[in-house]
Amino acid sequence: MDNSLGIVIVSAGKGSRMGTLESKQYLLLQDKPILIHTLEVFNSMPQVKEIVLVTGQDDVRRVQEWVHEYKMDKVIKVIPGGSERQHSVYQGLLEIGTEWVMIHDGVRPFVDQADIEACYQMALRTGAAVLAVPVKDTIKQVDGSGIIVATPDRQSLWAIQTPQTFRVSDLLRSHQEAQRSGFVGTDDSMLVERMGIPVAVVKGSYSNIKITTPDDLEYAAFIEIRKGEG
Ligand SMILES: Nc1ccn([C@@H]2O[C@H](COP(=O)(O)OP(=O)(O)OP(=O)(O)O)[C@@H](O)[C@H]2O)c(=O)n1
Ligand SMILES: C[C@](O)(CO)[C@H](O)COP(=O)(O)O
Repeated sequence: MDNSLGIVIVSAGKGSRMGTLESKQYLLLQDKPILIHTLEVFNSMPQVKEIVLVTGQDDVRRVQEWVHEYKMDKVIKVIPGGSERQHSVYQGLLEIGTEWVMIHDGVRPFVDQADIEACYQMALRTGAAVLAVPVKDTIKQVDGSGIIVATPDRQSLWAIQTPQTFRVSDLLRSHQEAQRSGFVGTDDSMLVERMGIPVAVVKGSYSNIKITTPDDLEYAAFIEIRKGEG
């Protein structure tokens, strides 16, 4: 049985919600770009065979230089992404040579290796798995005029994270079908779910944040300092 695992790290976003001149994935966290913190987590895992890194068109060269500087020896390619996250994932997927793939956001540097392993093992058992955490707040559905229209049962609500793990063949098929029908989703699981493939949820960690807005940067700096102390 071929259980080989490849990783696609998507890092081609513009970070409009962060609003910084420099794209958020390249901002320094302590001494290193956020993207390098993320890469280090996967590069040091023996289960990981290869990593494809998807960046902005104009960033390929400098990211390649960082890959050498920080000795990220599992990175087999640095390639340009597309206009939507989904397009960037697809470009990366085309370069993957393993049976299984994990898609991960370049801006989730605090993902835990034990959680990654749990997500991988669950996918091997069930066919597809994503990391997630149960929501802590009460979630309301609100209409266009700001009026609450529904309160879904919190027991069944999870905040979905990355990595998300799939058979490469399943994810490729799902992306190609989404392209054919003009569907754009905010994560890869959506594309696989609409093919009727069951996707299992694995409880991850609340600290696996996606650095999205300026307040996330403050929290990220805090987590990094705490890691250094611990
Ligand atoms: N065209 C895109 C858009 C996003 N991403 C990546 O997908 C991840 C999650 O996206 P998000 O946090 O939304 O990043 P941005 O698109 O950069 O942010 P924003 O939506 O605020 O512009 C990030 O690592 C981002 O770099 C990507 O590779 N290609
Ligand atoms: C894939 C993801 O990180 C799961 O939470 C998220 O959906 C990305 O969404 P965004 O709209 O690109 O922030």
